[in-house]
Amino acid sequence: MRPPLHSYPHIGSGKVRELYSIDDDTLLMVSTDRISAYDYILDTPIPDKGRVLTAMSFFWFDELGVPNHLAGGPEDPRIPAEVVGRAMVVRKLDMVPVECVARGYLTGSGLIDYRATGAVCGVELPAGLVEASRLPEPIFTPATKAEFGDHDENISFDQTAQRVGADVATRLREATLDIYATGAGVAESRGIILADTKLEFGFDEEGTLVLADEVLTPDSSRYWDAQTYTEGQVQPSFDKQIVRNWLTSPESGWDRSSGEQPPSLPVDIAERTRARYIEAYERISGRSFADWPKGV
Ligand SMILES: C[C@H](c1ccccc1)n1cc(-c2ncnc(N)c2C#N)cn1
Repeated sequence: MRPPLHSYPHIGSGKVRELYSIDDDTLLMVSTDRISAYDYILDTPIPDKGRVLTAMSFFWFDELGVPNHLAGGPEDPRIPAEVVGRAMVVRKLDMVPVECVARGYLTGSGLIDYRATGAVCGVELPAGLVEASRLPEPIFTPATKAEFGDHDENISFDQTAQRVGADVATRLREATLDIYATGAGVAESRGIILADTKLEFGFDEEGTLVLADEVLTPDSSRYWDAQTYTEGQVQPSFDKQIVRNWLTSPESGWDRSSGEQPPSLPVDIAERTRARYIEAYERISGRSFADWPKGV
C-alpha cells in the first residue's frame, strides 16, 4: 500500500516542481504538468509533462553512470500512487549553492554577457560570435541560485571558488563539462542539439560530490532541432516553441509587454506540446514513453 502524498510534509516549491520530506534522509521530488513561458507559469497544464521529464531524468542518471542522489526507482513503494511516474525518491544532500551551467552554444544570458564583455562568466571568447554560435569548446558558466521568480546571476569561476572553495569549484566544473559532453553527444546522435544545461550537485553523508536535481531535461536545458539549426538567429525551443508562437500570435490576444498573465492554451496547443516532450524523450532515450509508469 503506497502512502498518500499528504502524509509527506511539503518543504519546497519550484516553478514546476514540488519537494516533500519522506524522512530525515530522504526526499520526494515531484514534477508537475505545469509549464512556464516568458517567465510566467501558465494556467494550462501540459498532460504528461511531469512524467516525461521524470523519465528523462531517470534515463540520464542511468546513462551518465555518475554518483547521483536517486534512492529508489520509478515505482519505489514510497512514491504515492497519485504521483507514480512523475516523482523521484532521492537522498537528502548538503546542496552546493551554485547552479552549474555548461554551454556549448551562445544564447540567452551568455550572449548578453558576451556582447557586454567579450566573455561569459569571465571566460574570454573569440570576437565575432552571434546568437546561437557554437562555442569553440563547451564552457562552465556558473550562476547563483536566484530566489523564486528571479533570474540566476552569472558568476565567474573565481567567485564560485570563493563560495565553495577552489577544489570543489574545480570538481564542479569538471563534472559539469563531462556530463554536458555526454549529453550533447547522445543528443547529437539523435539529431538534437543540447545547447546548454543547468546541473545541481550536493554532498552526501560520506562527503561524496553527487549529481542531484533533475538532469538534462528540457526544463533544465536548451534543446534545439539540429535540422533547423541556423547560426545568427534565436533557435526554436524543441519543446516550448509551439507554446511561445501561439502566445505571441494574434490568436492569443495576449500582449507580452502588458505584464498580464498569459491566456489559457487551446487544447491542440497543449496536446502538440505534449507530443514534442514525448518525441524528445523517445528520440534521446531510444525508449518508448508508453512503457513509463503512470499513477492513478
Ligand atoms: C531546487 C530543488 C527543488 C526541486 C523541487 C522543488 C523545489 C526545489 N531542490 C532540490 C533540493 C535538494 N535538497 C537536498 N537534497 C537533494 N537531493 C535535493 C535535490 N535535488 C533542494 N532544492
